[in-house]
Amino acid sequence: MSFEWIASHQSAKPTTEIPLLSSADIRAIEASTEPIIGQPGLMEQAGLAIARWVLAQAPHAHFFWIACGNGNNGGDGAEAAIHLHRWGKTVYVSAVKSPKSAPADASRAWTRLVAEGIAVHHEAPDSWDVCIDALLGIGLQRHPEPPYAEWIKRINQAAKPTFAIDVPSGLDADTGSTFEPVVQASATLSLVGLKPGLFTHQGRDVCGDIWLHKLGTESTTEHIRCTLNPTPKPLPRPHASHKGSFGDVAIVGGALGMQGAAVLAACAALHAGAGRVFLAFLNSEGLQGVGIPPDIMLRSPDTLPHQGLTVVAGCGGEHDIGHHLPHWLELAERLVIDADALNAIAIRPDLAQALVQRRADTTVITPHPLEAARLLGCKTTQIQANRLDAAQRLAETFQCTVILKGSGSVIAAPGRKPRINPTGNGRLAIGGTGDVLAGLTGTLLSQRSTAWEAASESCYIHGLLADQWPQQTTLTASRLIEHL
Ligand SMILES: NC(=O)C1=CN([C@@H]2O[C@H](COP(=O)(O)OP(=O)(O)OC[C@H]3O[C@@H](n4cnc5c(N)ncnc54)[C@H](O)[C@@H]3O)[C@@H](O)[C@H]2O)[C@H](O)CC1
Ligand SMILES: [K+]
Repeated sequence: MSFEWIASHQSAKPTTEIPLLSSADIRAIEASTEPIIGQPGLMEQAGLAIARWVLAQAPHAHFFWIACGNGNNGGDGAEAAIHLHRWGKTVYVSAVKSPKSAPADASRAWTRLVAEGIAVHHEAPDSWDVCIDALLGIGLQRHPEPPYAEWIKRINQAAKPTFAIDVPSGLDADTGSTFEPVVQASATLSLVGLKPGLFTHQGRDVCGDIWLHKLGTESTTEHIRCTLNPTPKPLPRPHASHKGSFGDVAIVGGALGMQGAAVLAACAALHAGAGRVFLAFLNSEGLQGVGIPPDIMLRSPDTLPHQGLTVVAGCGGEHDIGHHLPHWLELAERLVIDADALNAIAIRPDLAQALVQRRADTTVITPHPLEAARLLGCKTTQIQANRLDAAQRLAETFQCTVILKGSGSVIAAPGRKPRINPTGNGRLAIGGTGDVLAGLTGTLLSQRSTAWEAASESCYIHGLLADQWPQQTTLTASRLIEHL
């Protein structure tokens, strides 16, 4: 039996590409795991793993409230209760009364629990040291109903250490969307495999530290829904190199009053290590007060060189960027499309068509959920309801690499399994950080062999800077650049 620590509640730093499995994948693995006569089944193994894990997390706790649902998640809780009881802990087991009988594995667990002489209650206790949340797992289908909802509220109000089995109850394991109310866990022990919902959208805010126990199962490639974006390897900078070795990046953006966005992107490209950075304002009126480092070469959009150029289009581009996009969509060797450039593509089929026709793997688009919704002609809530699907749809529709920004940014490309980025935190929710990401992505795109690699590394590094940010200092976009 082995536990794997995956992520602190802030973020994970995986060195390898960790697989994430959908609920259907998990069920397929469970179904293909043959029970061995005389050996504990998966749920019995789960129960022992949970009891050991909770005890290791809260060694001095005595009174354990084990809140169990009607399905197999509840069965896991019942199995765990048996071990904690045998080890001398006080267990208070609450089970949801339901007209439906529990599934077979869970029924066996309940029979064993009763045979141990453990009482089964149908209400919450008055107080407890530690709660084990075994209410709802991957079978969650809707907003928790009574008494699930009441118990979840009690758990959250008590603010005691809470250990979620598989997923915090109320969290959709596949999408990271929550059905209210949702358990706010101190830590989550994911069973069999890690689920995407733990790492994107609202999932990152409710799981606490994330642990994995595979219960001796193995997933094969066909079971994998997506992966966690791994830690990138630094690009070597050989002695025998020159400024031409590290990419030419041009930022095309900065309409009237929005030049700061383009400057942020250009500075990010510079600090990320591009060999040469050009900045082409769409409007250079009123630039006083906008500090542009002398390392950056100013050009007009019409006088930029073409050959070998990576263009970052859109930062602060307003409507004006639309006039320049046909040119760069056709001629830029590599292209990052952000912000207003995405909005232009969303309303102009000619631009969308030009994007689709670009050579594969040379283009990264970096929409936030609202921009993604405009591109796909749907609502932001629909994007957020399934971020993995939305990112993949964008990649297939526009035939390019996608960074769908937000908590747990999703990186997608045609014909690939998406990645969820595990770094980054709420400090990045401030104006200008998107421009920094665009500039950074531009530099990496100019230096890496594929758009996929560039997008993955860029997301990781951008988030990591925020994770390493000093506690007492406010993160701003310009300060973020200084740390690149
Ligand atoms: N079977 C095994 O060998 C193992 C299972 N594991 C655990 O099992 C759960 C998944 O179990 P499942 O029974 O499919 O689903 P749930 O327990 O999550 O819940 C199903 C139950 O709840 C009802 N329901 C769904 N949503 C709601 C709601 N919002 N309000 C009220 N009731 C709801 C639904 O109708 C069902 O009756 C998995 O997560 C693991 O914890 C172990 O991994 C070990 C092996
Ligand atoms: K749970």
